Amino acid sequence: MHPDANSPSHRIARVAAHLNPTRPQMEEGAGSALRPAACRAKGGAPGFKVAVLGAAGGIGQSLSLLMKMNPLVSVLHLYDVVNTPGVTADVSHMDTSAVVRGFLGPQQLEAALTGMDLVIIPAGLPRKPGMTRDDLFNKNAGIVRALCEGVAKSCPNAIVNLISNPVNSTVPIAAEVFKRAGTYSPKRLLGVTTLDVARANTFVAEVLGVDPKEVNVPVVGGHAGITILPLLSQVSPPCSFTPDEISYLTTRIQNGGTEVVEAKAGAGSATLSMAFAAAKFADACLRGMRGDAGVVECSYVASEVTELPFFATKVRLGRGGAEEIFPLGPLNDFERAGLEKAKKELSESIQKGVSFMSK
Ligand SMILES: NC(=O)c1ccc[n+]([C@@H]2O[C@H](COP(=O)([O-])OP(=O)(O)OC[C@H]3O[C@@H](n4cnc5c(N)ncnc54)[C@H](O)[C@@H]3O)[C@@H](O)[C@H]2O)c1
Ligand SMILES: O=C(O)C[C@H](O)C(=O)O
Repeated sequence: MHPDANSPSHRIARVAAHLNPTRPQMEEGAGSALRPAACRAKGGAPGFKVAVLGAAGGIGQSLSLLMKMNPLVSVLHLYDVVNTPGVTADVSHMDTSAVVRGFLGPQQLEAALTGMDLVIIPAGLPRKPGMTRDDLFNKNAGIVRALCEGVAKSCPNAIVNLISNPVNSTVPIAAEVFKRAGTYSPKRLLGVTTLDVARANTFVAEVLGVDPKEVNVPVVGGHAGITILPLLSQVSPPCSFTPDEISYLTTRIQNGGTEVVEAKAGAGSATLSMAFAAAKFADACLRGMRGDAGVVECSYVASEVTELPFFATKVRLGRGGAEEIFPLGPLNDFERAGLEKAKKELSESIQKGVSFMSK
């Protein structure tokens, strides 16, 4: 740090630099007194550097708030193509340790991503009533490709949490981007399916009449309709359901996203529960990256659990991302039938993502 960095004039300059979050961000490490975030991040509590891409959106804003509250985060970069100055100014007033910086538009993507440990991507269009997630493909495929190209260039070793729909296709797109750039590590690319688990836990807890915190339902497959496969035979704590309960729960979990889209009646899809789920998953990733043992979550990842190249199952999160992918475990007849239907649709969605990248 510059010898005069703590003089009154430098202290004011340091604060002023924070008040203009759209000004081009400077690289860390060259010792300027006008690099408040870098100085504080280095001098403050150790932590991870996290970027949210799509930070001004419905998910992005709440997620940014929740990541600012996470004590494992030392630096939080908020990137979007609109409105990041306002979101950044707002979130940066929270008196938690993470230093917040805003980045606006493609010319600032590189600065937003440089040095990041974890990149969370909720950028892209949400559904309206009557649409499937696949209907978002044409808009969101290109957005995900461009953002992942940025990751490959500026933080190739970062772990990526991909939220943008259709997740069943956007994760294969991201994998192709990273393969082309020569930076692909399957362990570091994680499709976020945590909301399916949150819904499953909530709806099962309602049926059982217990606290959702006590319930853990594995949800495997993918993140759209029949590809969302709750394994109700493997609920923890062990319990049993009537055929009617199984039918009700499976349908409700698979249609949870549509339930919200219809209730919002054109104003978008799940944002608050999704931000909660994304923050929970990101926290699990950060704990794994820190070296905590036994961090296990469901995620849609490159996988050999089935014949498909991508599949969601429980994974153990470690320093390098998805360190271990768990098998499906014993399935009952109903789940086996569901798995076959899920695989057929998933296979097409994966192929669609791969084909997009070969055009
Ligand atoms: N994985 C899941 O479980 C899950 C759950 C809910 C929503 N989603 C998906 O998340 C995405 C975002 O949903 P939302 O409700 O926050 O939508 P939103 O429209 O409220 O926000 C999306 C944000 O992305 C930004 N954006 C668009 N193009 C961008 C680009 N090239 N770079 C950076 N940012 C860009 C927009 O400006 C906007 O701020 C949708 O695709 C939605 O379907 C996924
Ligand atoms: O349903 C959607 O379109 C958003 C998201 O995938 C969800 O599950 O809520």
